[in-house]
Amino acid sequence: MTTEIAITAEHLTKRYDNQRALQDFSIQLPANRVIGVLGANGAGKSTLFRMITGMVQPDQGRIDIFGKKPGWETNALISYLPDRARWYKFHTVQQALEWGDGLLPGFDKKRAESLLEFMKLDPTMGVEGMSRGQEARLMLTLCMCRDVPMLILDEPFAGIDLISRERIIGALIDNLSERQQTVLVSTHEIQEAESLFDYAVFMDEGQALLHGDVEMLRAERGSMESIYRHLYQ
Ligand SMILES: Nc1ncnc2c1ncn2[C@@H]1O[C@H](COP(=O)(O)OP(=O)(O)OP(=O)(O)O)[C@@H](O)[C@H]1O
Repeated sequence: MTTEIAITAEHLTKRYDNQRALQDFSIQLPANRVIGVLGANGAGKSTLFRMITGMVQPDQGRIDIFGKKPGWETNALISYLPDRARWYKFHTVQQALEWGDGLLPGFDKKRAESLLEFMKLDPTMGVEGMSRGQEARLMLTLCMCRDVPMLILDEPFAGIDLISRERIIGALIDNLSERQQTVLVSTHEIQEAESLFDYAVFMDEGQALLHGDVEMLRAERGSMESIYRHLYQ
């Protein structure tokens, strides 16, 4: 059986002044898997996601998304939850949802509305008054409702309380099992999110230290959390 490849990165390098973000980063990531992208602060996870969405250009190397260079064509296939939220300040939650419906490819409004309910978000609330956790819930709603081949979630659970996080991760698992999607998730909540991943990439200083099938990694080295501790301590 051949594995379909979602992302091919070859020798990607990106520096900001003297700061290394990615350093000769090479990897092939399989399609239709839930891929945990893990690593300490500054490891290069967000930079990789920004490169996949064409927001950042590599200094060297190349990257392909489903065999194409990042651009408007590949971006139409990607639902991206960035590490920082950006809203129209005057929008309510409902207006943010209408905005997504009008603009974002694959937006499923019915699904968005039921997710909004699940996330316990009041549609009449102004986005500017949202707490960090509420903001994270709205971003997840707008991303998860889209029927597109790739989901990129950059620290989607940051700011969400423990009990809600567990509930949301459970819903994500159910949601994803119904669809054929390639999902990349970066998170520092490794223990809680562990059940979500079936593939993992451990990044350090702009490189992939280790990557592979979670089942195989578990059999060889133990839980994702213990691998993480072992790699970074
Ligand atoms: N726009 C930028 N300008 C300057 N330096 C940047 C910029 N973006 C990223 N960097 C630097 O590149 C490195 C990688 O950052 P990146 O945000 O990709 O890491 P990360 O793994 O997502 O970290 P975190 O877990 O803290 O979100 C860091 O040292 C960071 O300071």
